[in-house]
Amino acid sequence: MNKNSSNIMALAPSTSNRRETVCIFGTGDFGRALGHKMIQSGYPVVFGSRSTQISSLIPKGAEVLSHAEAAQKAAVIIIAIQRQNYNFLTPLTEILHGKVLVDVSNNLKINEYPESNAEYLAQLVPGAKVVKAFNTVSAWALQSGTLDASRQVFVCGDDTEAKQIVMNIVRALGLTPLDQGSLLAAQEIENYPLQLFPMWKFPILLSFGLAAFFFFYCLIRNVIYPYVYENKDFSFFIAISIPNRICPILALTLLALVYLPGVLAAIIQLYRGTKYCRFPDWLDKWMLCRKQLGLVALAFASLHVLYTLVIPIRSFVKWRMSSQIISQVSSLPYVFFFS
Ligand SMILES: NC(=O)C1=CN([C@@H]2O[C@H](COP(=O)(O)OP(=O)(O)OC[C@H]3O[C@@H](n4cnc5c(N)ncnc54)[C@H](OP(=O)(O)O)[C@@H]3O)[C@@H](O)[C@H]2O)C=CC1
Ligand SMILES: [Fe+3]
Repeated sequence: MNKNSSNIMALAPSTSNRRETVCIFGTGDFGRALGHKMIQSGYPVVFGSRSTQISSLIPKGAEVLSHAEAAQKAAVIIIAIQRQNYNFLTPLTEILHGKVLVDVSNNLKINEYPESNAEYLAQLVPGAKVVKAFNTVSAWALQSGTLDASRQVFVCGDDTEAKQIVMNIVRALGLTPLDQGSLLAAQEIENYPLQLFPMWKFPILLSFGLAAFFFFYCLIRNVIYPYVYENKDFSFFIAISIPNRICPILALTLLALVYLPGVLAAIIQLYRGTKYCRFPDWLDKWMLCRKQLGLVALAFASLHVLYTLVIPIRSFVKWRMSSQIISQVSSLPYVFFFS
């Protein structure tokens, strides 16, 4: 082989780096966003859709075929369709035999169905290798590229090889796959996106409740009581002094609630004589929202700092006003006082 021909060989695209075609069923928001990201990462993409017309929304370079035609072109098929529409897959069972089906779906409620969507898909298409993935990544984040907070992709499935194929795709898209085990883990993975907000629900409700309690306590003690019994008006306390008094109380109370479940858990473990036993549900939930409780405590502490900085400014303004009045009065001629 001469030198020139070896140079040409070096420039030719390496076939080992060529990515396999990926099929995506569904040209909705998520299907398109994922397709776009896959094309960017070098995957040939073919969409399986009820309508084979190419619209301007379809990522450039992707093909749109019928479900059956598209499925034949790829070994990996991503089902970007809601669970309630999975029925259309039943007539495709034969074509989907041996294929890797990726379930990306989410539900609207925690434990909405008795079995996870991925397990339902596996029952519907028995010959396929179902893998759960991508459900915690949003279409918006994929499209806008703001994946920093959600790079982790939870993956689970019963077929190890199929799971590896999907995890390689996840890595190729610049995301981090987290192997969660068999398809049994799918239910939990499907609940993750719905659990993000409820984790905040308890800490926020608790801090509102505590804030209301301490506020009314201080209001009665420092404003209403002096007004009723001594006829003194301290209503100006309501804007700054009372909130500034309750902020550190709330911050410290919430901080105590961050550490308390750890102590209770240790006591329970000592009492049971083992640490390999499940904690009661209430303690489990309490422990899971410790981070959120801590963050709310930090917010109250920061508010206290802010109020504490405001108070000297208020005192300074008062002092300046009174010293101005005093200097004006003292500059008046004595005659004025005696007249
Ligand atoms: N949107 C998001 O951010 C995320 C979505 N997901 C999941 O991805 C899946 C798709 O979501 P999304 O793209 O937002 O939903 P869309 O409603 O935007 O798209 C769903 C697609 O499903 C197809 N479809 C609808 N009805 C039927 C039917 N009867 N038979 C066959 N195909 C049908 C359609 O594709 P066509 O017209 O091409 O046939 C439609 O575009 C859902 O399961 C969702 O839980 C997961 C993570 C994030
Ligand atoms: Fe303080």
